[in-house]
Amino acid sequence: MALLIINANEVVTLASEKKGPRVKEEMAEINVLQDVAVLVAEGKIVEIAPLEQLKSSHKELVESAEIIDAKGQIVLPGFVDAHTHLVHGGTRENEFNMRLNGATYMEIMNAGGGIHYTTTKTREASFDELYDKTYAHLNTFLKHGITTVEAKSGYGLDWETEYKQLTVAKKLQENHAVDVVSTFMGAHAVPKEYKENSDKFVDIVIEEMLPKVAEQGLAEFNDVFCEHGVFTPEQSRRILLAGKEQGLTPKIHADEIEPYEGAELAAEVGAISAEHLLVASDEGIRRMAEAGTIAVLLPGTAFFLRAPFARGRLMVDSGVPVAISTDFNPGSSPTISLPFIQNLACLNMGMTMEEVITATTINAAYAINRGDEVGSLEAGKKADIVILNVPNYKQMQYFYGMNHTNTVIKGGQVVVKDGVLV
Ligand SMILES: N=CN[C@@H](CCC(=O)O)C(=O)O
Ligand SMILES: [Zn+2]
Repeated sequence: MALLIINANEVVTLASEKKGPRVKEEMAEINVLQDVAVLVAEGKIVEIAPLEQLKSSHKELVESAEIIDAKGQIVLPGFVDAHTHLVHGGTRENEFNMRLNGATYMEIMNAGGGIHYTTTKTREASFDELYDKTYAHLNTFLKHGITTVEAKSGYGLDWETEYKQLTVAKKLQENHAVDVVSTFMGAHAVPKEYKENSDKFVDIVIEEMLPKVAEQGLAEFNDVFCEHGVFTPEQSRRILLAGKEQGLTPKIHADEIEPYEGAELAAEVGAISAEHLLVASDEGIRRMAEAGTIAVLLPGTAFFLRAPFARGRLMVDSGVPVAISTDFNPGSSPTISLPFIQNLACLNMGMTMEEVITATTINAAYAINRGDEVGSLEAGKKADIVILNVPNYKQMQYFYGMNHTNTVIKGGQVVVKDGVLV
C-alpha cells in the first residue's frame, strides 16, 4: 500500500550527501523543504518532490496511494531514542522524594537503593509482567513520535535476569511497531553479593555473560557504568574490550557524576558512543572528536538529578557528533517525553533548534548503527515518519513541554493518527 503525504507546511528531511553522523555546522543543516509531497511504498520512502512532479514520475503509485493531508503541519523523520533502560521492574518515586529532601543519587545507590532496588524488582518480575509493562511504555514512545528505541539490560546483574530482560526486548522487537535495539549492560552496578570483590563480578561478566550474549545474538552493543564507586576505568576497559572480541560494539556511561576519564576511554577503545558526559574533561572531548565517538547527551538526567548539564555547545563546536536521548529509566530520568528532552537541550546545553533535531534523528540513529536505515527522509530509507501539529519546526521548541505528535508512520504503516494509536 502506498501513502502520499501532501500539503505539509514543511518537510524536514535531514537529507545530506554526507554518510555518517553530522558534526559542527552540518548539525544545523536540517534541509527544510516546502511545497513538496512525500511518497511512500512497500515500507520505504520512494521520493520527496513537488506533487505535480510525483504525479508524472510515479503516476500509478500516486493514483493508488492513501492520502495523508498534513495541512498546517510539519513532517520529520521518526525520532530515535539512542539511550534507554527500557525493560525494568518497579518505580522509584520514594527515592525521588528522598532526593528532594537532600539525599544524593549515589548515596541512595550505595545504601542499597537506586539501581539495586530496580534490580530486585526486575528479578522478582515475571517475563510476562516485564513484557506487558514495556509494551505499554513502547506505546507511549510511539505517541511521542519515537520510532526506534535502544534498550539496555543491566537490572539483572545475574545471568537469569539479564537474559530475561534481553529476551523481553527481543520479543518486543518482533511484536511491537517500535524498533528495539538491544545493548547488554551486565556491568551496570556491582551486585551486593560482590560488593567486596568487584573484580570477581567483572570476571563473571566477561567469562560467563558476554559469550552467551554474543552466541545467542541477544545484543549488538556492550555498555558499562564507568563511575567512582561503580566500575573503574580499568575494569570498564576490560569489559569493553572483551565484548569487542565477541563482536559487541562498545558503548560507555562516562563522566556522569565525577570526572573519571570515561570520554578518553571511549575514544581509546573505539566506542561507537559515550553517554552522559556531564563532567567530561576538555581532553576527553578533544579525543572523542578525533576518534569520531558520538556523544549521547541526556539532559533529562541532569534536570532530574539537579546536576550540571553536559557541555553540548562545546562538544558540537569541537567536532564531536552529538545525539540526544531520554535515558528513560526508573531512577534518574523517568520520562519518555523526547519533546521535553529536546527543550532541555536547547535551553540548558546551548544547542540550537536545528542541532537538536539532528541530535534526535540522524545522529541518534548513527549512535545505534542505524544511520543508513532511519534518521532522515531520503529515497530508499525506511518510511519512519512523524507529522507534528505545528506550522514550522521552530514551534516544536517554542511551545515547550508539549507533545505535538499528530501522526506516526512506521515502516510505511500509519500507527498513530490524531495522536491516538491506530
Ligand atoms: N547511570 C547509570 N544508569 C542509569 C540510571 C539507572 C538507574 O538509576 O536506575 C542512567 O543512565 O542514568
Ligand atoms: Zn543509562
